[in-house]
This record gives sequence, C-alpha cells and structure tokens, in this order.
Amino acid sequence: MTSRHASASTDAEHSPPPATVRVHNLRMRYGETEVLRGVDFRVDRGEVVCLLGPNGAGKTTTVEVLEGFRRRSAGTVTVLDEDPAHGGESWRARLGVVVQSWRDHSLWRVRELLGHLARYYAPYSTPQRPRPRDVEELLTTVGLAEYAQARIKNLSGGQRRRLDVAVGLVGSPEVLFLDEPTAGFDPQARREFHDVVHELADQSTTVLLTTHDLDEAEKLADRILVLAGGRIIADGSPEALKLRVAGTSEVRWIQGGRQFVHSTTDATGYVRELLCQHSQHGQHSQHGADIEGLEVRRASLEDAYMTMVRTHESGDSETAVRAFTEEVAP
Ligand SMILES: Nc1ncnc2c1ncn2[C@@H]1O[C@H](COP(=O)(O)OP(=O)(O)OP(=O)(O)O)[C@@H](O)[C@H]1O
Repeated sequence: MTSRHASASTDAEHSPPPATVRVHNLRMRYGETEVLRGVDFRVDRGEVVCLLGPNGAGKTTTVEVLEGFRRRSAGTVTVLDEDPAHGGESWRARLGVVVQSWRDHSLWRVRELLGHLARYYAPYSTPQRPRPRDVEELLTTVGLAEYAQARIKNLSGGQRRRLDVAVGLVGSPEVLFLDEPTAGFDPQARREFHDVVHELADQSTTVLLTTHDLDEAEKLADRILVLAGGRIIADGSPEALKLRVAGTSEVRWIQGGRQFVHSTTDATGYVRELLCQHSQHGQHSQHGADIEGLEVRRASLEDAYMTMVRTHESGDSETAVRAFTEEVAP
C-alpha cells in the first residue's frame, strides 16, 4: 500500500470530499447495440480512479461522455457540477483530456504546440489554480525537455504519448481524464508518469484513467471500477478488491475438451458438487465427457479479473457480471 492510498482513506474518514464526477444510469446505444446499460459511479475531488474492463466494454465511450465529446443516449452525468453535454468554454478549461489516439499537428514543434495551447488557458487562471502551467517545467516533468524543438511527426510512439499527457496537463486541470495514458511507455516513462499522477492527486486534481494494466491500476488508484457487460461490476479500493478475492479460489477443469474456470469461496463444496453432478449423469449423460485436469488454486485480483474477462469474451456477459459481482463487488 502506498502512502497516497493511506492518506486518501484517512481524509475520507473525516470529511467526505465533494463529488467531481457523478454518473447515474448512463446508457449508450450505437445503432442496435447497447454498450452502456446503466452505469453508476462517482469520483470525489482529489481521487485517482482507474476504469478497467475488457476491449469494447465501453471505457472510452464512458470517458468521452464525461469529456463532453460524445452525447449519451440516457442517464444523468455531471462533471464539476455541469452536464458535459452543455459545458461551455470556461467549464472545458477546467478539464484536462488525454485521448487514446490524437494525430493532429504533426508539423508543429513540441514547445510550440504546448505554448500555443497554454495561451488558451490564461484567461481561466484563478488564485487557487494559476493557469497555464509553465511550459518549460512541464516539458521536464514529462521527460520531453530535450525534444522541445522536435517536430511532432518525428517523435517516437512513447514520446508522442508523453506529449499527449503534457497537453492534458498544460491547463492545470481540476479533473483529468486519461484514456490508456501509458500505452507504449517504456518502464522508466511509466514510473515517471505514476509520479506525475501522484503529484496531481496531492494537488487535489481528480484523475479518471482507463488502463488494461492491473499492476498500474493497483499502484495508482484510490479506487478501481470494473466495467463489463455494460455495467460497473466492481467498485472499491485495490486493497478492498484484493481482500475480497483473497478468500476465493479458482477451480479449473477440462470437460469434453473444453477448459472451464469457476471462482468460488468454497472450493471443496464446489468440487464435490461438480463431481457428484457429473457422476449422477453417468458416462452416458447429456454432458457425455469426463472431468479431467481438475485444479484448485487461490485467486489473485488479476486471476479474478481474468476469469471475468474470459467469461465475458466467451459471449456470456450476464454470467460474467453475476459471477464477478458475487465474488468481488462490495
Ligand atoms: N462511434 C461508434 N459507432 C458504433 N460503435 C461504436 C462507436 N464507438 C464505439 N463503438 C463500439 O462500442 C463498443 C465500446 O467501445 P469503446 O471504445 O468505448 O470500448 P473500450 O472499453 O474503450 O475498448 P478498448 O479497451 O478496446 O479501448 C465497441 O464494441 C465499439 O466497437
């Protein structure tokens, strides 16, 4: 556990901070497909929250709705007490955004682009939050000082991503949305980025980021949200989620040539039931195949998450939501 997590929980015990982000019954439909089916969560001021979920779960969609870039199908959403669908320029200036792919301005030089964006934020400066951030300092913070004069098109993927992060930070945002910010980062850049996020949180900046990296989520997040099957199926601190799965085990077996995995808090009972059910059906049962390769092991957070993802990807998202909610959700 980092000191960041410790101090956040101590503060929260004394006075709950105001919500920066409120999402209630958010729904999003693309044509016939309903991607978000009633998403509920809140993010308090100064919290770092990681949104996890398998590919296509709707993480980017959710973040884009919060940023005001995408109009939701239904539900109530506020960010800094405004509905993002109607947020004006002064609201937008209080937000920082790092999108997943951003490929404009390739002929600009790094310092030139940041300086240009910085000027946009100057009218929105307040005594509590001077805007913009100092561009030279920011270049150093994100490790781009020696590339200040480079043209953006000549940056490597990881350097480009560092610039994306700098663009998100230049306006000294009160809330920062980051969509897979460390994709393409080398380990050093990743660690530096984690330090930046910890500093932001210390300055009461609210951070919502998506990632596929559970290790990163565990290091950064005060709270983890897991989105699957169109809903938030787990919401808790990394420690709380780990504690909840610490008592669970994973039962794996092969039947009819297929691998099965089930998470349970009662591995013995589950295995007994599994074998009994099977022997009742007998060799000529409708299942028709023996259980082989039976294995029981204690599940980690990653195991539990992967079980949910596998079930989800097999097309049985209702079961995935149910299974993971039973085991993990608070
Ligand atoms: N503009 C769009 N029109 C139609 N379908 C879309 C659109 N944008 C996203 N989708 C679909 O909505 C679903 C959710 O996409 P989204 O990008 O929000 O998921 P994600 O959780 O961010 O995925 P990943 O982890 O792969 O980035 C996907 O099935 C995607 O194909």
